[in-house]
Amino acid sequence: MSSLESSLMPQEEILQSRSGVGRKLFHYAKPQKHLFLAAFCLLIIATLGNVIGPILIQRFIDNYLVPRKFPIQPIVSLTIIYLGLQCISAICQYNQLVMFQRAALRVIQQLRQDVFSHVQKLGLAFFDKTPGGTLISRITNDTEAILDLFVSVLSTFIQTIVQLTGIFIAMFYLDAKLALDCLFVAPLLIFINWLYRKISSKIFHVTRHRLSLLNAKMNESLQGMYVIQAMRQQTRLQKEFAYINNAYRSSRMRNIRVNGLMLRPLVDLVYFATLIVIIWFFGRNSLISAVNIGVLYAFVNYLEQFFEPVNNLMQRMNMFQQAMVSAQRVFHLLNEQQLAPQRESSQEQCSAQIYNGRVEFQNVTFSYDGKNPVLKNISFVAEPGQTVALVGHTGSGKSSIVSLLMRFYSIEQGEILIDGQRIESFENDELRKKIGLVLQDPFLFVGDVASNIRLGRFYISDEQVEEAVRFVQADRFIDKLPHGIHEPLGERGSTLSAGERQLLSFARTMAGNPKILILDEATASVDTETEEAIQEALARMRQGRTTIAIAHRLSTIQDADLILVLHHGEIVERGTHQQLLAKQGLYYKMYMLQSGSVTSIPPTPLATFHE
Ligand SMILES: Nc1ncnc2c1ncn2[C@@H]1O[C@H](COP(=O)(O)OP(=O)(O)OP(=O)(O)O)[C@@H](O)[C@H]1O
Repeated sequence: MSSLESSLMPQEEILQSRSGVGRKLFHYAKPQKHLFLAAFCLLIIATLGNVIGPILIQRFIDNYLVPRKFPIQPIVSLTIIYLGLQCISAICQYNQLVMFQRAALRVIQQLRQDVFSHVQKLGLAFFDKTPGGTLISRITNDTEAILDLFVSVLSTFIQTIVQLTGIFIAMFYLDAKLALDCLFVAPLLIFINWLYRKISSKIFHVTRHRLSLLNAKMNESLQGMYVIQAMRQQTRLQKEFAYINNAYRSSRMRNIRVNGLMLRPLVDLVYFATLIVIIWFFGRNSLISAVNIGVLYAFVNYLEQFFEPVNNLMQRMNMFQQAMVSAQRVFHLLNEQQLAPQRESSQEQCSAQIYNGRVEFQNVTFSYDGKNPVLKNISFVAEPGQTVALVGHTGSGKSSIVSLLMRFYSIEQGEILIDGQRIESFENDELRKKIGLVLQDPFLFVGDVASNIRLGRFYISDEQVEEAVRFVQADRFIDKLPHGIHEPLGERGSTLSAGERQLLSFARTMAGNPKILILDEATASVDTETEEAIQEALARMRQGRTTIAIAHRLSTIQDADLILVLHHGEIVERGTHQQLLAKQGLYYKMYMLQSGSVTSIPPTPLATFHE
């Protein structure tokens, strides 16, 4: 549990990133300024209606009720004004609410879109260390919390300010001295507010972070359901989930305690203190002269009206704090600079183009963490149309070479050249268009067969899709599907077999007609029945294309023009299949092991463990 335990606290840098949050939120709200302004105006009218109401009643009590005079005309006018005011107030109240919601939803829509787009631009190095679930949490829960800021908090702030100003003016109008005495509440309320924000901020951060962890755990368990069930991991995951869930509950409880203690009770205390001041004031005055009942009514009414928005405001402080914390988290993500490598701006105006597909690595050294190199001094050339195979034990660096050629990561030392030009001079679009990658476990999207082959490249017609399907001989199974290339596929292509998914991904690659082909363990996950079709398809795909192939099964790459044998990130042997066999080195040993010519395998730590 220790790693889980240490993950329960948010990153220090997010806690520190408070500055500029308000400015950034304002920047997002700016395009909706007309809507916000209209909503504010309506809110002010609605609030003024509420403020003026008690003065009208005070007039009625002191001018007509207490002296027991009931002239019809002025009383009817007063009643009509009062009712009209309440009606206008209600209409404005409704419309300001709708307008605030509309403006806030637009702001959040834009923010969410920007976060999503920014996440798409981030490099794989970022995703290597950020769980997907925590990102989902920022895009959904956190942006939703910011929505509250615009809808509830902002409108309450404005409403409170207008209402309090109106109430104070009205109180001064009724009795300036008493109004001044009541002003002592202001510093008290400001102090309570400051104290609350100070205490609650850290707690909110922890709570939101734990909610992210909860989402991340949920996401992980859904993604890995196959392995979880196969390896009977349910109990372990349940325990881990329960642990985070419990931590989340306890920090929510802490929130509730802080809110419960600091919001309502403290403000109520100030309310009662002010009530005592008013009663004492009127009590003392009643000894000296006759008291105006209407003024007393209006003061007590205003006091209630005063503390209602203050209480509302304090309740909203809770939302405000949550929203600010969420905004900090969202903007921190928007500020994330680990972008996917881009074409260098110092290069010529036009992006370089790939025409022939000649690939050259010159003394490339690379590490993921900036400290421990996983590739050292890698140099090789793949001439146009040639096949270069990468072999080696697991973790020797084969996939890392492919990742560098796809420019998922930037290199630190050495050069990668394509058609003689540095890889940094190509737009990513050009690289991804001309380099076809076939992955070990192809990812299929929800949609039909054709959309999974086309992958948003709308210039590829149905005929071209079918051509690609035939080219890799995937028509053998696609023709049997009830709707052919328009057959819907389940999530991740769960309705197809591994071999069928692989053939489909071949077709996807061939539809783009790439110059360079990267086969990452392309034949590792298929059954023997499909193996032949796959090998045939691969042979056809490789024709006329530069191919970089990773293979564990050496039988599949015997015809490669060049085989590179990797060991701990270095090329330790190179040559053709025959040349490498003749060397009787690492490749020879691997080949002998795989072909079954060597029967005694030296004990591995795993084998020893099981003995
Ligand atoms: N995203 C990553 N972040 C940090 N280290 C990584 C990452 N990917 C791979 N590594 C490390 O780099 C080294 C080379 O890994 P790589 O995946 O290139 O090996 P490989 O030869 O392709 O292995 P396999 O045959 O098992 O796929 C390994 O030590 C691995 O732990």
